[in-house]
Amino acid sequence: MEGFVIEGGKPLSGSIRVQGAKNAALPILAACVLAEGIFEIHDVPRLSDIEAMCQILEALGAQVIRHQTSIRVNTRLINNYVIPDHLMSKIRSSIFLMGPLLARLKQVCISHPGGCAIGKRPIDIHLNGLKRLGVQMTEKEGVIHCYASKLIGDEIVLDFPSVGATENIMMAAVLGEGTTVLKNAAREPEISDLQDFLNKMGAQITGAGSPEIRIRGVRSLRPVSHTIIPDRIVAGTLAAAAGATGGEVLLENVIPSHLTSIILHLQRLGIEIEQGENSLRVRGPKRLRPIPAIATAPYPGFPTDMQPQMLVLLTQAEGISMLTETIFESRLKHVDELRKMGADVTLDNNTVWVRGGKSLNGTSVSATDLRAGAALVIAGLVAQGTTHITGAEHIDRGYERFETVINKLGGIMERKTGFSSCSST
Ligand SMILES: CC(=O)N[C@H]1[C@@H](OP(=O)(O)OP(=O)(O)OC[C@H]2O[C@@H](n3ccc(=O)[nH]c3=O)[C@H](O)[C@@H]2O)O[C@H](CO)[C@@H](O)[C@@H]1O
Ligand SMILES: C=C(OP(=O)(O)O)C(=O)O
Repeated sequence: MEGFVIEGGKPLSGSIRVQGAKNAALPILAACVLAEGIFEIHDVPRLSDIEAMCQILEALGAQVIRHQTSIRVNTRLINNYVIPDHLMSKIRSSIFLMGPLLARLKQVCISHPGGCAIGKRPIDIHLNGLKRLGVQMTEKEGVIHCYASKLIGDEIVLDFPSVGATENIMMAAVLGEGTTVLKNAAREPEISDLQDFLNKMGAQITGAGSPEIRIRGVRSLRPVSHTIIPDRIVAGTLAAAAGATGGEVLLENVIPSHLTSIILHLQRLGIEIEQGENSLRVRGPKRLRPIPAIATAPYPGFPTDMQPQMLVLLTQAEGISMLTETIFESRLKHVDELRKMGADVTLDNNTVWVRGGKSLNGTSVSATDLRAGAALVIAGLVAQGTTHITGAEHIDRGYERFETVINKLGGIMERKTGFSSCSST
């Protein structure tokens, strides 16, 4: 097993270019299935989730060649509509192949997708939306076979603005007949990036970024080149690390408007942030201020993917803060780990009460999911002494060579093999 060892107490400083967004790259790679030919996708982060998506594309018949952060996908020979179970269960984003395969091959066989253990994560909103487009489904021994002789546009009102369901339905409807109107759609920037990508291919989609997206079906799409937007959560994580350690960091390749809520909350803590056109300069204060109440919410609210990192900041802010997770049922497993490091945090259902201002101490902790892992890295950078974090594989899903980034900014973080799963107890 791989893990990380962090020596705390060093303020981060210097500049770093933020990687492309995992959550934009994953649906865009899936969307390549929609046209026959060669796509060039740039600024794709080197992450295990992206590798898994590439393996799925290959299993469907695509050729995938990676050169550094660019990926060339040749989709000409795609002819398989069955996503193997072992690949479905590797990542949550395997579900993104449903829409594109239905649009191209008129059928798809899936099983339940994998992903971080942060809640039940059902797929009913995806399935109900696709049914509205005329997709029929049968389920046998955990495998769902979906098929449609043609996809026909309709009005679809999502029960919840699910990011993945919004993207999946967009990708299915794009080659359908007539117009699909998607109401209560998710508004995340990654959805706008998908719209931009699909429109470059010849799609007719408007409204991404608002709660209503209109998709006018077209007969065919063509392959294109595209550069993925910067990762707003990685930028937020690094800003939090700089703020927590009292450092000063320049983050390049950032779209500040994608981080409005994150920036606002970091500023409430007392962290100084200067916004450039494509950059953020972050300066940590001597002392962080508590925030009485924060709750996660769909975009443009405070993102659930920044909740664990925010919790670490609150442990360092003298006074009482309260943080509520509203998107996922069990995304607070890092609370116990932070307590092991000396944080005064109490869990009440999905709300954490924080009595901040106590110093953290290095110890052995376990990353239970991707953002929990990122939070423990920040905690390790703040803590006195050495922190051992198991579960590097979770962190590698979303942060490209995290230790290299942290070391470049003056932190001390080393990847180690040979961790046993007991080292967190
Ligand atoms: C690859 C990607 O983009 N992942 C992001 C995406 O995940 P993902 O697309 O899976 O998240 P959703 O927006 O779909 O999920 C939000 C909530 O809706 C529920 N739900 C979702 C679909 C469904 O069919 N039924 C249902 O009940 C989920 O269990 C969850 O409680 O958005 C999340 C919420 O911002 C982020 O944390 C993830 O980083
Ligand atoms: C939960 C996340 O990702 P996924 O939806 O791919 O599991 C995340 O990026 O924090």
